[in-house]
Amino acid sequence: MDERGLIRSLVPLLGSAATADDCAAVRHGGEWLLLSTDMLHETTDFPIGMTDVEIGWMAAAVTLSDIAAMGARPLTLLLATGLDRPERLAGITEGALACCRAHGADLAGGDTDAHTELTIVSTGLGTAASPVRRSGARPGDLICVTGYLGGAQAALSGHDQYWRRLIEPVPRVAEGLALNAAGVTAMMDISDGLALSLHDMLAVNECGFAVDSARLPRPGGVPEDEGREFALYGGGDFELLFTIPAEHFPVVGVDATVIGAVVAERSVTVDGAPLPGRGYMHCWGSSPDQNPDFR
Ligand SMILES: Nc1ncnc2c1ncn2[C@@H]1O[C@H](COP(=O)(O)OP(=O)(O)OP(=O)(O)O)[C@@H](O)[C@H]1O
Ligand SMILES: Cc1ncc(C[n+]2csc(CCOP(=O)(O)O)c2C)c(N)n1
Ligand SMILES: [Mg+2]
Ligand SMILES: [Mg+2]
Ligand SMILES: [Mg+2]
Repeated sequence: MDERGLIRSLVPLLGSAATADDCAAVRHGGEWLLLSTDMLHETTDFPIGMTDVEIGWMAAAVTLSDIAAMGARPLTLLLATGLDRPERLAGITEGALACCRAHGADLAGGDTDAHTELTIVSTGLGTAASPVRRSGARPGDLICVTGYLGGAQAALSGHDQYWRRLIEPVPRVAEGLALNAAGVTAMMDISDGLALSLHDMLAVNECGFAVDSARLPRPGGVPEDEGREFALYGGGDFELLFTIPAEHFPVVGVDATVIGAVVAERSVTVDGAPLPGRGYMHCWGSSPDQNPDFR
């Protein structure tokens, strides 16, 4: 059983809206509140060698990234920390606060307890007059990504020049706001890799996604085939994936690349062939082969 299948099994209980987007969207007065929560663990999310300050930054960044993905402005964050050692809390909080401040948010509270494996849950709140959903893509729209893809996976695969890219993800908050204002039709952040993200988009749209691999912005200095794999299937980049009518692209102030087109046929393809929904995913199984998280 993998994470996506398990989340899908909640739909009969919660309804499809609960799992359709990067954040929960709640109408409040004349605007929308956007809420996201993310759990990170030492063994699966914090590569060996990260400092506590970097761990705190990453925990805040992954949640601010989900708020950015809705085209929303982050307001505040709560940080709940299960600590294997109490002396780690100061550094973690310092890193999370730096990330919040860099993106216009407060760190307003949290929770602290003891746990065998360092575990951090960050919960964020943002606002938007009109949030951007993962649904809303229309045939003919361009498919675009901000920045470049595959850098975090390149670092995990030994390309040390990408280490900072892996451990210090930058939530694309300003870009998300600008893209919302520019009229993007659908958006999400790419936390688990482009291929999985496109399949997440497919699940909530009535159309399909055709990607041209030659157009993928890849990590420089990595052999071409490897870079293509990292860009398609590597997680941890936290760039934005969005669809936009051609007449609205490019968007001033947003570094983004066109990687393909929204098509009528409900499938995800790369260079005309089906793109597998493979990427960074938590699984449950009894052997290391079945389960990448197995230790
Ligand atoms: N246990 C759960 N109960 C209710 N909704 C859930 C649960 N787990 C996930 N979801 C919802 O399912 C959707 C997809 O979750 P997912 O974790 O894949 O998104 P994400 O936070 O954007 O990705 P990432 O975890 O890589 O940051 C979100 O809307 C999330 O709120
Ligand atoms: C060992 C290792 N592999 C990958 C990454 C990059 N990374 C950080 S958070 C995340 C996905 C979102 O997390 P989740 O789906 O658990 O909420 C990914 C892919 C990392 N930091 N360490
Ligand atoms: Mg997300
Ligand atoms: Mg998330
Ligand atoms: Mg998640």
